[in-house]
Amino acid sequence: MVKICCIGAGYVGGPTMAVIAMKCPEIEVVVVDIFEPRILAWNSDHLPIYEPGLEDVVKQCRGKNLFFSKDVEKHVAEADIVFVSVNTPTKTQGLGAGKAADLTYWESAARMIADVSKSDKIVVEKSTVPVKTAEAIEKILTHNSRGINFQILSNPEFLAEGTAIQDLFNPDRVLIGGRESPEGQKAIEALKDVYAHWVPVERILCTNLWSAELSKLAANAFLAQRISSVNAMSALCEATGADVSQVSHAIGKDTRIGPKFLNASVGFGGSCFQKDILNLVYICECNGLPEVANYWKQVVKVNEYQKTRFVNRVVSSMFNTVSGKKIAIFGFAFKKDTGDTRETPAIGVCQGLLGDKAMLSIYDPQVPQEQIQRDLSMHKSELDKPPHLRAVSPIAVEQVSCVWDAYEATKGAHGICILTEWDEFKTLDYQKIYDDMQKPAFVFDGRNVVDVDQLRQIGFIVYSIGKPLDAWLKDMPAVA
Ligand SMILES: NC(=O)C1=CN([C@@H]2O[C@H](COP(=O)(O)OP(=O)(O)OC[C@H]3O[C@@H](n4cnc5c(N)ncnc54)[C@H](O)[C@@H]3O)[C@@H](O)[C@H]2O)C=CC1
Ligand SMILES: O=C(O)[C@H]1O[C@H](OP(=O)(O)OP(=O)(O)OC[C@H]2O[C@@H](n3ccc(=O)[nH]c3=O)[C@H](O)[C@@H]2O)[C@H](O)[C@@H](O)[C@@H]1O
Repeated sequence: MVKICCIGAGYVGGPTMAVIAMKCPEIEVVVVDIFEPRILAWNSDHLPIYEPGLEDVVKQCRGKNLFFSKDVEKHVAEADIVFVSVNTPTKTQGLGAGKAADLTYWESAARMIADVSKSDKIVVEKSTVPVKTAEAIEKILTHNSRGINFQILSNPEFLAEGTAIQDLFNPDRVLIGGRESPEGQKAIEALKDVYAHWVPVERILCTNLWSAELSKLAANAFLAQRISSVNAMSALCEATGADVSQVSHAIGKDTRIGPKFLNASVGFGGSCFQKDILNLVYICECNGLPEVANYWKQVVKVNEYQKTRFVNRVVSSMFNTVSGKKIAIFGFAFKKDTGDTRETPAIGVCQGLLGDKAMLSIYDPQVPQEQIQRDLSMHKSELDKPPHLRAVSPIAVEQVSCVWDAYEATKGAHGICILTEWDEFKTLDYQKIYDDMQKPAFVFDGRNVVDVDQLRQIGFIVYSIGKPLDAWLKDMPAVA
């Protein structure tokens, strides 16, 4: 029986391995992690991450050919294929701080693999890593190998949170990079055999190591660039009276452009887009390509601009101050159908409003109060660390309350900011909400989810990203 071990039971390791176990009943899959509470949660009825469809897959296989364990070394030693799916955040200190990927967790995993291995192994980079990481990993493994043969493959993951299970069931492509040597090609074939259980072979792309590593960074950079492009257009739409949804629809009809990923927003979030672009920027700089680096840096800058622009719209619309005013925040997760808040634009927007002394009442259907308080009070360098490595605990932000109901959040509020596109925000009883709010009542829709005309008829003053401006806002400067 082929044995797979995956180091890192996070948003990628957990769902990816659960799907491999489900699709390959004859393979034993063990997911290991040094963070014990996460393993306990994977073995419980309350999985550590919210992802539609995940629970069903885990329940089908757990205890049969899918296991979650904190016994990292034992399962690595026994495995034929070791996936490494540990976190690779942006470095916060030292060389490349603020841009380069922090490979501390990766390196320690690689050293441990070398230490405990007693048989040949295929080591698979699942984490997103800088180009040429495989070379460094190879050096660590071979220098400590005691004659054991390690083959390194790059097999980046393209799933998106909120749709992880459907992305894994039906991927656009699976990418496997390996050495061009016969041993490298044999390793590629072995991993290809795993995916071929359910992925059509023409969708399994095999490349050299560096193409696979770079393709992952390039894919995320292209996706994020589309969002920054449409967000840049949204500012121009507001200035000219064009409607960004109509512009997106019109350009998306061009088959060369395509309709997906053209929704203007308060900014992109998530653990990867910013980190991976900064990583790409750093690699370009290190390779003497400052023009290329600056090109990609601009994608992140526009994203920051979009969040600041949104906060400025809120404050300038509300008589240039939100001090002491209750503002309801609808949604805190970085996108719908996930409880993940890493790099969510909500953090920047809430901090901007708190900086102007607003009182925030936050409602998100999936994000618990402790997580919101932690995100708003902790420094980013602490947040990037796994929970067990954090040096400080969060101190509650007094101006913030978290509620479990959108109606509760809006009682007595002056304004509403919609920061995540949860479906339920489309169908709320906005008349009831309006009746319970201070007047004038404002809605700032950072995700274009509400029916602007309907809300204006009720009496709301509405700002919706990239849409023709309310008469109220027309004379206000875009940047206060
Ligand atoms: N979150 C996402 O949607 C996607 C993430 N990725 C990439 O996948 C990688 C993992 O991301 P996530 O799963 O989101 O991270 P995560 O932070 O949810 O999970 C990583 C896990 O690795 C564990 N870990 C760290 N060092 C370890 C060690 N030495 N031994 C055992 N466990 C260890 C941590 O405790 C943590 O539970 C990152 O490189 C990310 O860029 C790629 C595609 C999608
Ligand atoms: O490497 C990763 O981590 C993953 O990053 C993204 O996935 P994810 O961040 O989970 O979610 P997306 O659906 O890409 O959304 C990212 C952010 O962009 C925003 N977005 C997305 C699409 C859009 O049109 N407009 C927009 O503002 C979302 O609201 C969200 O904040 C990629 O889509 C995945 O392919 C990739 O594997």
